[in-house]
Amino acid sequence: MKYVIGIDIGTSAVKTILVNEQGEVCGEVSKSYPLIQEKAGYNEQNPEDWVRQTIQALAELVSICQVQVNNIEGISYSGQMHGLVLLDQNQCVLRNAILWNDTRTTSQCRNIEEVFGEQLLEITKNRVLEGFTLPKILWVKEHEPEIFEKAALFLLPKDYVRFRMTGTINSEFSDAAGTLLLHVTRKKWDYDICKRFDIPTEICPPLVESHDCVGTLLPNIAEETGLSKKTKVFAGGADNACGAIGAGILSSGKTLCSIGTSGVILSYEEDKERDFKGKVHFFNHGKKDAFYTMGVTLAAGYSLNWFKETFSQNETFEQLLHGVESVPIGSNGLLYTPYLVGERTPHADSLIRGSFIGMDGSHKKENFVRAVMEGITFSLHESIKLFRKEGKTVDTIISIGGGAKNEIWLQMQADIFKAKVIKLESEQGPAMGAAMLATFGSGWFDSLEQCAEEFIRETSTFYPKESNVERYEALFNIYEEVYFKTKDLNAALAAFRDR
Ligand SMILES: Nc1ncnc2c1ncn2[C@@H]1O[C@H](COP(=O)(O)OP(=O)(O)O)[C@@H](O)[C@H]1O
Ligand SMILES: O=C(CO)[C@@H](O)[C@H](O)COP(=O)(O)O
Repeated sequence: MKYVIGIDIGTSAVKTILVNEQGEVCGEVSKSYPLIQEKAGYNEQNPEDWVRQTIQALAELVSICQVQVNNIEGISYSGQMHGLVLLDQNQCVLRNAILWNDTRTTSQCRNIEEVFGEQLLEITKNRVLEGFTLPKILWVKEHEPEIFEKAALFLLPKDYVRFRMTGTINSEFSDAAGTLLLHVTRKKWDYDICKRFDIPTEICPPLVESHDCVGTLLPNIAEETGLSKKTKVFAGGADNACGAIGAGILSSGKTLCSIGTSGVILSYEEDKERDFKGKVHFFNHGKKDAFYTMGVTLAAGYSLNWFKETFSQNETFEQLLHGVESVPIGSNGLLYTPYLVGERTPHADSLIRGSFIGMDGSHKKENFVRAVMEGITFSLHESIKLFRKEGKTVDTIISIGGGAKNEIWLQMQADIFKAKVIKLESEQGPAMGAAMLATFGSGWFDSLEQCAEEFIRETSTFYPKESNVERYEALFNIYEEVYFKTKDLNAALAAFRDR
């Protein structure tokens, strides 16, 4: 039997899976790492934590699976997008990585808009947002010039981990698309953008396709993990591109809902010239010359995680969610907006923060937990509403990520999205997508579609229940108002956030 390994460098943890020729997950190991939040709006991670925990996870995976390592033919990666890893000329990390959910770069964003106007949207297909990589590079240039001067190269999170495991430096189109430095449809770094901001063009890594083989494992990594140094390593893709591959979103029609740390509603896009006017993200897929479009809730799973860590630290997610099914829709009049780190879709706003509206002396913890789940799902529904308004049909949704582990939440998604929601055998969509890229790169299949046919298994389907739909519709109308009614209050409160 032949195998491949998929690695997902998530925000909460690295997930590794061993997959056999039939697409069965034979083993799974996750290892978490912390978020570093020095100030309000700051979100960083230490790239060394990603590397250390990935090696550790792989070593455990190899040891528990007990397969012949020579039969593990390929490894590939999926990773949290946009994060800035800066390296010096000796390829040493210069500072902590600044992550996708870090919103310190508002003034750099406004500067980019002033310099480029609408032209940047034509090139990059995306509006300037705090989370993207270019504003982070400009923030370092402005606030840490001594570090910027030493910067010889930037890498995205999974590209850095892959570099440490192979010694070869690359990026690939699906992740490069989230930097604001890529000409998305021409698939080339746009060096004019670098030049306009005095960024040396050499800091951009060479680009390859997601399924391209970029090397083999370094001898020390092979030794530490127990893998063979002959194992081929394939480039991989952005976590949402890989999530889409792992969920079979390889042609128009199906929609993806991912609840990880962030939340994403993603749809395959046939037409690369389609213009959403920057209302949603538009990125290169991990499938060659394909594209997808998506809306992002910054603090989806993060909201639930924040609640658990702050108020119920010793519980598992299963314990925390126990009993939410007996709380009625609307959590007895409690409504939550998930703007813990600002928001992207549909309100690109780095100053907005979350709210619990309607707290009552009778509310118990389970009311709050349900309100958090409902608020996250409403936020994702705003992206679905936007897609439907643009003429996309959203009637079948594949749900992945940590949030897809809970069946109450999956039913809630069906009721709020007014669509059929499908759960797959493994909710590790991005790691599965990475594994699928390794199989395609290794020549097991002629196309990703053929691999998807073989590998992707649906386990259950959740249909909207009419009476629930009506109740949620009424509640969603109230939810939509909360952003507008709390926007100015939050902008004023920003002066009281720690700096
Ligand atoms: N059993 C569970 N039920 C519901 N939600 C869960 C469960 N386990 C994890 N989650 C949610 O999933 C999130 C992590 O999802 P994951 O896809 O692993 O994230 P990431 O890729 O960002 O690391 C957690 O923050 C939590 O909100
Ligand atoms: O910023 C984005 C997409 O634009 C996020 O979706 C990140 O890619 C992080 O993903 P998760 O860790 O939540 O999977």
